[in-house]
Amino acid sequence: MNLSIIGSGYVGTTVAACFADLGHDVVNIDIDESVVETINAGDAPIHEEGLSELIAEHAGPNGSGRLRATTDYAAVRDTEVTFLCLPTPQNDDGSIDLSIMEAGASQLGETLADAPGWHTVVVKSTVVPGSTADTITPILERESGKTAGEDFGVGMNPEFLREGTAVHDFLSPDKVVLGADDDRALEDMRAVFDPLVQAADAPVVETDTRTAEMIKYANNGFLAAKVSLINDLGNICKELGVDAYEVADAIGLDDRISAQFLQSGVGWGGSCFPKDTRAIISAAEATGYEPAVLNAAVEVNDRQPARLVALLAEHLEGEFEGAEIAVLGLAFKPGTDDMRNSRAIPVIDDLQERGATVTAYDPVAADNAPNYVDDVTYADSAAGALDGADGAVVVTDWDEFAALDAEFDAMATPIVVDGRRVIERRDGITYEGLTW
Ligand SMILES: NC(=O)C1=CN([C@@H]2O[C@H](COP(=O)(O)OP(=O)(O)OC[C@H]3O[C@@H](n4cnc5c(N)ncnc54)[C@H](O)[C@@H]3O)[C@@H](O)[C@H]2O)C=CC1
Ligand SMILES: O=C(O)[C@H]1O[C@H](OP(=O)(O)OP(=O)(O)OC[C@H]2O[C@@H](n3ccc(=O)[nH]c3=O)[C@H](O)[C@@H]2O)[C@H](O)[C@@H](O)[C@@H]1O
Repeated sequence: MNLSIIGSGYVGTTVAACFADLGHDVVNIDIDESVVETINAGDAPIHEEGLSELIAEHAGPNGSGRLRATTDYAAVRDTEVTFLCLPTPQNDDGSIDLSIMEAGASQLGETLADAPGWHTVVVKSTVVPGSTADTITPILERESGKTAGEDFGVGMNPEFLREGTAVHDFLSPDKVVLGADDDRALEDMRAVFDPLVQAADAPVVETDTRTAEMIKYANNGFLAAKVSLINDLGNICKELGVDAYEVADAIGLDDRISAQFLQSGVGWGGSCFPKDTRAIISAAEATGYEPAVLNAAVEVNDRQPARLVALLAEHLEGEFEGAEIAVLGLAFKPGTDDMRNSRAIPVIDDLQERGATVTAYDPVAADNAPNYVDDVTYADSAAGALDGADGAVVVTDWDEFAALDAEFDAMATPIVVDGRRVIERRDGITYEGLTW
């Protein structure tokens, strides 16, 4: 099929390249010319394992020709289905900011005014229940002068990929959710996803757009709350002298709980869990309902960075003034340079407020870090950050930190507070785990 994908970020680029690989003809539309040029040169505009190979195979001078990019929305008219993969950030009060979606829908609607025949528009961005039917569809109707369900179809297809494993996650989904408010849109979505569903043998959930939107928030809310619950239990373990990881290993054997997302520590960050939990809390509160568990999940998450620094404070006897502290890890999780809502940010802020100077090391996120934290010295290696430090905190579970050993000997005072359970306890260091 001929597909257009509007927005070529983490989701849009991955989805476009994967659909091209599954046999569709795909055009990526983005307002950022550098993104468009990069794709058309056969390169990936973002760092994701396996993505540059897929783009080289299908875009650029040596590609199959099944993937190209443009800044021109007119390309939509040569396609049958359009996916909206635009950002859905949050307002200051935590509620969803739909302005970028509205701008994209408006341009798309104008383009559809002159499009021949039927076209299906699919919202792939994460949007609160009702956004597709109550906000996006009316804009498409107004700008195109056409009627949804008669002249064009509207669907909602939430995305569950994770950063760092985006290509793998998209091509091997646990489920495909197809939300549609008319039969023809649903048929188009089935046809688009058929090659993926066949190849991955993935279960398909067919529903309406409102439910599809809620499934996405329920998925992220559940996972965020699961991590916060294991962190809450982990904090109790720490206070009572129990190892939370031993406990998690045991409860994870219960199929009803499962072993995934039971790693306790300094908490969740990234571009989605924090924004999506707040957006659905805000949507719930707007109805008059107080989502007590999700609010608690956010509260526990907000506490973990301060608990990490407090543990270090105990060992330094509160003497942070003039202390040099090594921060190992800056990215919100390993495998990415993304620092959005990384737990490193509140940890570093807290250390600096208490008077410490911070030297940080991250294998890939250091270039990005100055956008999020100030007055930090960046080391080229973990050894460089630890050299002469009065204490160290571990914020991101990069594999390479597990191999650290003699590097701790170069610390002025070898105190290590681990927020991710990556460092081996060893003789010669004072080791403190956040939940063990
Ligand atoms: N990043 C992730 O891992 C996941 C994100 N999502 C959701 O997917 C949506 C998109 O997120 P990301 O891909 O991370 O965003 P992103 O910020 O990485 O990329 C968005 C792209 O849209 C482009 N853009 C902005 N306005 C535009 C316009 N009017 N027309 C055309 N292009 C425009 C930007 O230049 C950028 O390249 C969000 O709703 C997010 O919550 C869902 C699952 C996973
Ligand atoms: O909506 C989204 O954008 C995506 O959000 C998350 O994906 P992502 O944010 O890329 O990363 P995760 O691997 O889920 O990790 C999120 C945070 O939770 C933390 N985490 C995760 C698991 C765990 O056991 N413990 C833990 O602290 C990670 O360190 C990280 O900070 C979801 O896992 C995806 O399904 C979803 O599509």
